[in-house]
Amino acid sequence: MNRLFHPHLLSLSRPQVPLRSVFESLFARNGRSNIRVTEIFQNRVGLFLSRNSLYGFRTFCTGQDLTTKKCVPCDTKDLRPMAEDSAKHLMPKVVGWDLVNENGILKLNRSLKVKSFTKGLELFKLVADVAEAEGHHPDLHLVGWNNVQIEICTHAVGGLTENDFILAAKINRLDIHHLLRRKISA
Ligand SMILES: C[C@H](O)[C@H](O)[C@H]1CNC2=NC(N)=NC(=O)C2=N1
Repeated sequence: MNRLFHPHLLSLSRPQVPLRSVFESLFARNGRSNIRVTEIFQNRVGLFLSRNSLYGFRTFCTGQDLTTKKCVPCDTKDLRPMAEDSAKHLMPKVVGWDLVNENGILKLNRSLKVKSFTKGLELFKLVADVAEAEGHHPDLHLVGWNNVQIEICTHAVGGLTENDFILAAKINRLDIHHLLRRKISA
């Protein structure tokens, strides 16, 4: 089995053989081909194995967990806005965020109700620290004293790139429960 999982076979960045055929032949033989190839992301293949997969483990590999990734500079050559379908495929990785289309520009949006105006500013600071570390920044709104709205898109390309999902995933990791009026929906 190790032979089949030799790293070079699974090198998502330089597949030596079509990954789909490797996995399907691997699982199909057992009549339980339960792989759904989700989408090609920049030469990476997103694969899901359902919970009851052959080996009792659940693997989700679409390139990488977003919180382990780093935003790229937005003036990177060839950075393009992603299509709505690609954005929709990534939405499960940023729970609590909404995909919105504002005059043709796709954005990620999250609304939070904070305990007070000053707690809203504390939240801004926590988000700002993540943004500065990533070199990628959200639009922050604090309206009606306790309504925080966080909007993310890549301004340089007028749409969504993987940077925006990385930033949203890292914002989701912040411990902000003490600032909110009610529990964040899971
Ligand atoms: C070079 C550097 O990546 C740019 O100045 C960054 C700064 N932060 C940014 N943040 C967002 N959301 N979009 C951008 O295009 C952007 N550009």
